[in-house]
Amino acid sequence: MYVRRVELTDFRSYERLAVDLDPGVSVLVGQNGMGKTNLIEALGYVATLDSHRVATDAPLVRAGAASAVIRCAIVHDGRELLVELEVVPGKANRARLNRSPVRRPREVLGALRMVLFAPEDLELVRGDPAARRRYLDDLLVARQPRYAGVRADYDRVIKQRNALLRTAYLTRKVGGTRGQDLSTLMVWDQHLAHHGAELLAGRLELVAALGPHLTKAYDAVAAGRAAASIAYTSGLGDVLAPDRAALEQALLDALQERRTAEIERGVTLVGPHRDDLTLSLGDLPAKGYASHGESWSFALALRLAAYDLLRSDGIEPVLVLDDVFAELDAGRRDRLAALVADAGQLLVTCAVPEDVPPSLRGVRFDVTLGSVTRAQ
Ligand SMILES: Nc1ncnc2c1ncn2[C@@H]1O[C@H](COP(=O)(O)OP(=O)(O)OP(=O)(O)O)[C@@H](O)[C@H]1O
Repeated sequence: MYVRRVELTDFRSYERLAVDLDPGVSVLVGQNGMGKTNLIEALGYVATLDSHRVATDAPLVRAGAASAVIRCAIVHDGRELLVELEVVPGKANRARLNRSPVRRPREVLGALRMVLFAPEDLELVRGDPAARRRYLDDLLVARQPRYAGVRADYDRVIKQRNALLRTAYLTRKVGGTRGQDLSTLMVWDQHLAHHGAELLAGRLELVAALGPHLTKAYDAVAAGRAAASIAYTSGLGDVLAPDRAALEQALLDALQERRTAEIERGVTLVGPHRDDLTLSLGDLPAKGYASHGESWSFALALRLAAYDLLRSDGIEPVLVLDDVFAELDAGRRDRLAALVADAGQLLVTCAVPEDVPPSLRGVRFDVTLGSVTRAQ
């Protein structure tokens, strides 16, 4: 799979942009703030319908414009697919596939499989569980796009259930009865357990498949003394076989158990939206113990493991390394270059071209404010 062409209208700093890309290595070179990451972010948005930098869509639209459009031609197995997304802040995105509108934007997921490593990924190691859950769910969707629907159904249930709990909490506060609210809550328990078990089973399978790739990737990048490993941490405790029926029952039992606490706090306290991925180096958790360099290598290894796993599934995703090489010492640069040299399409961004190892100096693009030009 590779991106053959990207066109942007009013996306971030680009008023209008059209860039043709080739398979193999492309290096986007530009000084700080010139728009390298903006271009990468647009591709990431096509792959995940989300930005890796911001939680809302407004910053994606060029200042002063009403909406942004990303058009992306992707070649997969010799066939070309055209994905078009219109990002309208505060409204649902509009999406077209091969020029025909699709009912839901998430129908374009899977058209572009991409693994992006960016400086923000340090959050995977040092940040809150939400970053790690997103990492897992994005990979789940990249492997099996139907999980986008599972995730959306689950999120909807949590929203509705939290609204009900909040009402029960407020009613209780003013001394009212809670019987009415609780009967509806039980219906939402069933929905939560149903969709939650499906999501949980998917994540558990994913973590089991990903583990060996992660250990291998960390070892290759860091040549570390300690082995890197991952484990899924669930509020359900150790019920961690990806058996949907058993997980559904475990979720129902856990909801029953925390009923009082949930009403007291007015929020759903159990389910995959509260889970985490525990990252370890040897016997120690990476969070709080790993050095800056180790954390950086761990985050990179998580992305490389995702890339490796997708490839072992028979999917050759586009690999993007945004501003990575400047952070690495010479040994790590060369090891990373050797690991990714055979990527089907690799996009590398840098401010200083000498930071990129010679084996990765493919086609060069110069990025200056508002334009991207192929170097002659
Ligand atoms: N919505 C927007 N409208 C207009 N300009 C924007 C918008 N969002 C970001 N920019 C501009 O885009 C530029 C940042 O681009 P980008 O993050 O791609 O830089 P970069 O080339 O990756 O730089 P660095 O090497 O520092 O990471 C900034 O100048 C910023 O002001």
